[in-house]
Amino acid sequence: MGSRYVQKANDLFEGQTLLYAQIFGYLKTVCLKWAVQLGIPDIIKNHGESITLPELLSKLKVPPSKTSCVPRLMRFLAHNRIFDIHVNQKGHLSYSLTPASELLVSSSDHCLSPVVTMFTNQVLMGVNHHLGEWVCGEVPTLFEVALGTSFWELVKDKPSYMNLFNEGMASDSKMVDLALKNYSSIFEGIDSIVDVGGGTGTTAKIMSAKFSNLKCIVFDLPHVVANLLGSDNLSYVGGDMFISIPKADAVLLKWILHDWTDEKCIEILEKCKYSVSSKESKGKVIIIDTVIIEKEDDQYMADTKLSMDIFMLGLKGKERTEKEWKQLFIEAGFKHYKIFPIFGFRSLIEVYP
Ligand SMILES: C[S@@+](CC[C@H](N)C(=O)[O-])C[C@H]1O[C@@H](n2cnc3c(N)ncnc32)[C@H](O)[C@@H]1O
Ligand SMILES: O=c1cc(-c2ccc(O)c(O)c2)oc2c(O)c(O)ccc12
Repeated sequence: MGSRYVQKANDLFEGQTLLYAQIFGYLKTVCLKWAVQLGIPDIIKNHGESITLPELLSKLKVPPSKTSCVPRLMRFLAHNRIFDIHVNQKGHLSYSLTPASELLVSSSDHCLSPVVTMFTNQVLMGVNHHLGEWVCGEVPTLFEVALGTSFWELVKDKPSYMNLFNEGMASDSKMVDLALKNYSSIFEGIDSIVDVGGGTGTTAKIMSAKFSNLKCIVFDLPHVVANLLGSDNLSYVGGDMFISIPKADAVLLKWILHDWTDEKCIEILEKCKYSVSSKESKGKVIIIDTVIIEKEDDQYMADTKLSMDIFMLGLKGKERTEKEWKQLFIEAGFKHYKIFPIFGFRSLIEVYP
């Protein structure tokens, strides 16, 4: 009886700790934002391998009354694998970059700081406080409940949000080159490709530079591609993917379908199928998006994918399992598909008519 009581109490205290970890989960987000705002990744990179606490403090514009925050911030971020922390024999601290913070160095070829800035924007983050109110009401999207406008209208009407979003997306797309280097076979037999929802053209620039014989078209909403200049094998076309998509041998959809409901995705995929139809069975749609694999994803991978799934509720979008993807492809009239898990938490899916 006594030991059962102790066990129950221990379980409840364990539950309490878990709840507090969840309650304070957002501090991982804001401390990451804080480190980027302070420019800590750049300071460490410019300094060399690792930086001592006094050296870091000498570079930061933190008044003496607040310098004690810095080792606490660094301890928390090191705990979360954003930095490495070293203690020498005298007990002095120094810090170095991890693969995650290498991606926050502004001179890096794959700097993701604009992604951090975009997703940690105070107004955009605040939208998620309205989930409870949204789900019980009739207003279709969380964005409309929170801000009185849809996500796409907000981006269209407010240049500061458009820049924040396009820069975030562009920096995310730079990592495409890491995967394309090893998978050029994807482009064999393809003379032209249209990047639907291709934003300001970061992915298309990578493809057009790597394959000089490949004609690349960036297709996005008119206000996104207005005033952008192409090159020999790269052009910009403005339009609406729900109306018509330029013809090409292949269509690329990177981070597009997770923005939309199943019904809207089927409409987009049908338009894509028509776009690649002149190439008959050789035409294909290349999707770069998340595939949830419940049995295989480890805790970390599942955390990222399932968090994005909740996040996409803001637009009525979603992340999908393989079964859900397959259903979309069948309903849009495609016959085969092949998944290549080559983009970290996202995969490349080839879909054939
Ligand atoms: C999440 S972003 C992805 C951008 C880019 N593919 C990438 O991965 O970096 C979605 C893109 O879809 C575009 N978009 C939204 N609605 C669209 C429509 N109806 N027709 C064409 N593009 C659209 C947006 O302007 C935006 O650039
Ligand atoms: O800043 C945001 C950006 C996005 C967003 C839109 C399209 C994408 O393809 C994507 O990957 C992310 O969605 C949000 C959201 O859903 C929220 O609830 C709150 C903020 C945002």
